[in-house]
Amino acid sequence: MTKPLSDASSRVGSGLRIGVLALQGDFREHIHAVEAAGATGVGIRRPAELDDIDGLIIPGGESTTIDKLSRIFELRDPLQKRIADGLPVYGSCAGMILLADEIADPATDLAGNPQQTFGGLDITVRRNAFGRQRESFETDLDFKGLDFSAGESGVDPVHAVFIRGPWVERVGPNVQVLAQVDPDHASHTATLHGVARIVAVRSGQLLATSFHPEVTGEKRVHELFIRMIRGEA
Ligand SMILES: NC(=O)CC[C@H](N)C(=O)O
Repeated sequence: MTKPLSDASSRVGSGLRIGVLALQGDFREHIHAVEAAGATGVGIRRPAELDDIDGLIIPGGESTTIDKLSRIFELRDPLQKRIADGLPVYGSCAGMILLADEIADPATDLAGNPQQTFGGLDITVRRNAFGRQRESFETDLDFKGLDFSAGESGVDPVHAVFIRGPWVERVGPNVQVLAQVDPDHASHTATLHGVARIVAVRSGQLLATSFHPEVTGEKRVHELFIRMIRGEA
């Protein structure tokens, strides 16, 4: 007899320690989401805490602030080294921006220096691309790579919440597009001008979404990340 899906998915993370960068932003929600998938969620604030984790999540928040704090907490260099060494990392929203190799419209500090990212993902992102806070929106997305969650009618769409999220304007040759906002179906079409926009990507062990699965109770994006860590996706 096959086990119900919910049983299988609730254990998928068991035995794994997943760090969540806990400098600013909605890291608590991500810790909750990884624990819901059966993994241990660990807030990361010190360089040494990066040593014994199986994967890392960079949460939503404010990418300029997380960048600044990562320097103050001396996390930036060890984090970049771990990413380069192949640590699986999932970035949502500000986390996507921080994983991107390039920002189309970086913020600048008072001295005119553009904000920096950790990098690793061969993409160009545009910040706040869908508009301001009051233009935050929700939509359903077809999301590739979630076949493990298929029921009789296939894979259910992912209900995605966008809060001043970025979109991806360029993907490198090794980057797989997992989801796009479709101008024909999105409830929010004003900023799309008829063009589908990329909002979820994967490259090797790096995963990024423009939206926030951790705030809707959507577990499958975290489960996909856990399967990537396990080498099962
Ligand atoms: N919800 C979010 O993470 C917003 C990201 C934010 N606009 C930034 O540029 O960092």
